[in-house]
Amino acid sequence: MGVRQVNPVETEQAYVSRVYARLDTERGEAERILRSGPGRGGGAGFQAQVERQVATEEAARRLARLAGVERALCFGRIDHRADGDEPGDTFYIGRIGLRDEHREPLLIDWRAAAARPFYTATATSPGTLARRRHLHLRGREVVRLDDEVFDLAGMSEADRSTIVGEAALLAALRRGRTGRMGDVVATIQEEQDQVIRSALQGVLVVQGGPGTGKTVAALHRAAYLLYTHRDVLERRGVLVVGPNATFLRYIEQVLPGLGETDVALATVGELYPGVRATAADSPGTAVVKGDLRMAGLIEAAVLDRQRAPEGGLAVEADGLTLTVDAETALKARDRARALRAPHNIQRRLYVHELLDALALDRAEQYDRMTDEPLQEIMKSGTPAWLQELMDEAEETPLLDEEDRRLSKEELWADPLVRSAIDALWPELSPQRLLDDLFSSPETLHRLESGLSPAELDALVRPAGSPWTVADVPLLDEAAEWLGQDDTAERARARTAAEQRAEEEKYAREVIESAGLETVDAAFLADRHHDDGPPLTTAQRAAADREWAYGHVIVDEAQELSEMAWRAVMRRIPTRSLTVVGDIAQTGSPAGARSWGQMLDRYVPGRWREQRLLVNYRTPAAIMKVAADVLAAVAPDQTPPEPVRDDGPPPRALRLPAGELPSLVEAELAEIGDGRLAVVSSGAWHPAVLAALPDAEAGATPEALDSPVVVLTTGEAKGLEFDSVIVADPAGIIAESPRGGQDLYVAVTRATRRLTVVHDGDLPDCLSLLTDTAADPC
Ligand SMILES: Nc1ncnc2c1ncn2[C@@H]1O[C@H](COP(=O)(O)OP(=O)(O)OP(=O)(O)O)[C@@H](O)[C@H]1O
Repeated sequence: MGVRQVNPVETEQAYVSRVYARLDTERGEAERILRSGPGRGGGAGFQAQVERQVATEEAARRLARLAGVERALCFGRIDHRADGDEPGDTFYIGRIGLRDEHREPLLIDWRAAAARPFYTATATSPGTLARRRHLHLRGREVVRLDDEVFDLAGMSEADRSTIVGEAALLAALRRGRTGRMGDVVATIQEEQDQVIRSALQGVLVVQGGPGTGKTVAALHRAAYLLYTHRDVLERRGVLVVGPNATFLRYIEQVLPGLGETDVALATVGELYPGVRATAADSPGTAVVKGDLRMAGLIEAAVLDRQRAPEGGLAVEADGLTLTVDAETALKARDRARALRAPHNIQRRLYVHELLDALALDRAEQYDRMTDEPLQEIMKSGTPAWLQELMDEAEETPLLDEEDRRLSKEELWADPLVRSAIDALWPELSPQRLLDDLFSSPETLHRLESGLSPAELDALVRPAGSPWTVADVPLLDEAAEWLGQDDTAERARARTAAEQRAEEEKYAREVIESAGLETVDAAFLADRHHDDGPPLTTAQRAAADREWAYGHVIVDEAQELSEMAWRAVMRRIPTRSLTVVGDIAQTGSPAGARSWGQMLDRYVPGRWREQRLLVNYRTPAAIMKVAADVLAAVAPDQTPPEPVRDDGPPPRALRLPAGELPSLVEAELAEIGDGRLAVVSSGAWHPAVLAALPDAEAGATPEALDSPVVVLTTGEAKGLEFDSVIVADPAGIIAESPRGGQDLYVAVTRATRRLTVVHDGDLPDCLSLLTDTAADPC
């Protein structure tokens, strides 16, 4: 009988099947617990009920986590070198950690320390690894294995020795684009691994050219941080700020695929609860609104709404003219302003002081009215009893505490009094403050702000105009100055907090006695109120302007204005931030020229920068063209090194926009199921849209699912497509507020094919492209 050859794919299949079987068992268990629900089964009494509640909540979280990890659940294996006679350990690496029925590790979570060598071992420094294996699955079936044997003697020193798992990586990169970003957990590269596992604390800037995996690395970092610091981050939440809604949709599946479902995603236009701004201002207006001097203008606008009437205040009430003299009103204003509190809170003091003065005036007027008949009586001699009464009255104040309170309440209920005081120091919402300000050129020009007349004119617009993205940081700034008069709300909250503290204490005792240390007592106490389905941390955070997140990731961060940074920084008082971007791609005229310009104000000299240098998106031939564009528009920046060397050479075609349909058709035939984008200048945009009526247009949610989409350069930022047609490069350069950066963004969106379409001369920086033919086919 011959020896049967062991087939490694079969061996791995057996293991992978075990892993999936375990996943099914865990899902089944979680579903069973959820189905039985907290209300039924088990013992009676509060303790039993709490225990069931905990188990249900745990099961719901576990199930959400297990739901997203089906695809490529197990993707790697590492074999450590034998140590003397001791065989080396073998670990299987996957999206989540799983243990078998005996609690032995079956699958190691990719974020665990034990998985790290899978990402860090290189041919030149393999550490203790003897082999790294990539497992390629189709569904639950193992279809291929890629091995890297770390046998230094037998391996040539490749140029890119720092790039691990090249075969697996290139296979991953060559896959057609689906319109959604996927995770790269099986092929994370060493430089990206350093970003992902960098410490939670402080500000980490990830600077890298297009396609270097900044976005994807930042999202894996979110998953890693949640895994490593789950206690803090699950409670405080993680926020990812992205450039637009389409981009957020493009990336939204990455974290669930890594088993993380509770991360808040928002654009700058959504940072202020209750407002969802998508409209853009003209570049000139956006620059002014993004300028730090806007903070001064908003402060001045708030102070301007705190008036002391120059000639004093006079109001008709109860048939009397009640007055407050100018000096008293001024003192009242200054006393209110001296309170270290926002406008709407200071207003309470101001209102009280003015009501006090009015109540006193009314009392004095009444007093005088009763005095006059007395004077008459006293003309003919004052009787002793009257003299006695008058002496007594002289010594007691006109209004005692209770009279005062009642009198003030009565006056405040009088609409004339209220509107007179409101006109001096109104209760203001941020929306009202800004709407009033921008619709009043007179106010804008009167206030002290340091902005030039032309800059102020750029802010003017009709009242009731829709909010723009650049308005949102201003609303946030205004909200800081204005605050909210939430006295009643706070009293309610105080009572609720006392009650909650009691419940938390009780829940803690139950948890201790039931030995359920992993459960958070606060979480449990929260769940104990039957207020409908519980909100996730991300939902609660998104609704609360003052929420302090545990970590914030800002993507395409070079686009944020100074004012936008102020709004972001308010959400992260601990300054635990990942800032992701590329200064060479800054398109917004209000955006960053350097990271220091934006960050030094908040963390002077305390931010650390990590650079990503390898481009995983764009093939080398296209990157050559992009490098020329970069040299022309930002000569001090270096383009990233491409790893891909596939695809046809990029080309230029002299074509009017009207002939785009045949080009698009030909390109679609080349890319099969892939995605195509036409990225055009603003000047060509209407003609391109007219020529391609079936294409999706703009940064809409549908854009990602459509085979053909027409975008401006701003909308294309952060996205990628199998084939990209850049229409009117000269126009893109001319319109680019920073002088051409937008063309660099446009030509680096392609993963396979790039065609530049023009009808005049090609810009010099595209001289590598020769006009191939006038006929696109
Ligand atoms: N380690 C990796 N394995 C497989 N694919 C990768 C890896 N790193 C990056 N990619 C792929 O490269 C492409 C570019 O990544 P990503 O969008 O994160 O780059 P970026 O630096 O944010 O680019 P840009 O500045 O243009 O927005 C994506 O398709 C991503 O999935």
